[in-house]
Amino acid sequence: MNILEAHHLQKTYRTQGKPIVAVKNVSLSIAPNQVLAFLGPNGAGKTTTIKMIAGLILPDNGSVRIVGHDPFREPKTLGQLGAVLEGNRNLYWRLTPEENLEYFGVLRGLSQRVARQRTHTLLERFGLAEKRRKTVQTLSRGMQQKLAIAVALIHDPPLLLLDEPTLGLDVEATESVKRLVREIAAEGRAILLTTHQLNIAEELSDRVAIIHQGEILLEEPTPDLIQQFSGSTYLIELEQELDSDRISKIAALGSTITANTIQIPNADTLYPIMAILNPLPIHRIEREQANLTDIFLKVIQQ
Ligand SMILES: Nc1ncnc2c1ncn2[C@@H]1O[C@H](COP(=O)(O)OP(=O)(O)OP(=O)(O)O)[C@@H](O)[C@H]1O
Repeated sequence: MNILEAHHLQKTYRTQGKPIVAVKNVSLSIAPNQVLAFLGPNGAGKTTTIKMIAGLILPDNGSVRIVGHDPFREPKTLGQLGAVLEGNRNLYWRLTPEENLEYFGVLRGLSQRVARQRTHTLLERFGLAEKRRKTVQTLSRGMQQKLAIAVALIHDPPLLLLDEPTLGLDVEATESVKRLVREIAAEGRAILLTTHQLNIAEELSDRVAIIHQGEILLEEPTPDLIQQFSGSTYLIELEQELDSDRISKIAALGSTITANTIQIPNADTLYPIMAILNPLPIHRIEREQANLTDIFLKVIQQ
């Protein structure tokens, strides 16, 4: 069963009597162990969609089910989700990590004892144990972000909503948050991730959904999407430069040769070219791979 099922969500804002259609028709689903990267340009409707899923905005139309329950009819359903939205504003900056975790644990319905146990486990796991008694405002941005995620997990929810979890973090903190996201998903949770850092989306996601002007343009498994947009061009890099005989034979097959690199636009000629190269040592051979940034731009501009 999917942990999240959102169907045909719609939302129109009204400012000074003028309607602004933020979300026209959005359906999303996420299974256990899955990270869905929810991507779109500024103003595409991501935050509005996430807020509807998080029960913060009532949709005009459509439905949300979290582990089969409707958060708008059964408010207890919201206990099934954790969210880090709009940076790390889910923290009390003058309290310590320990106090934040225990406080939110009790607020989420845990007993004092269980809240304390979970706090201890999460502090250890997120590498925050040493800083547990420092106020949040004195922690690095990376640590604050990790704490924000820990707080969202205090009640062990199956669904986690993460809005820009690596924004403004340095390389090390980014790696650490990425590792945590993978681990959290591997525990059987569903994660909805928004980010404008498409390389991170590509690394972390199992599926990608692209929203533009309030509508989902595509939703597919990330490897399928990359495969689909990847060309059939191969690149061979040799250990040494080619002799003139081989150059003319390979050029006759339609490939381009520069120094020790051969670009093969027609995949059918790959093996004939390999036969010509034999037995020269090959440094590397690769198929041209699309990346999520190229794909995103193509899809948005279509
Ligand atoms: N409270 C609001 N009142 C009126 N219009 C709003 C409100 N919130 C968002 N909008 C408008 O709805 C549209 C979708 O906004 P939304 O914040 O959902 O997009 P987004 O994809 O999250 O963008 P970003 O990547 O910039 O955060 C935009 O045109 C935005 O200006």
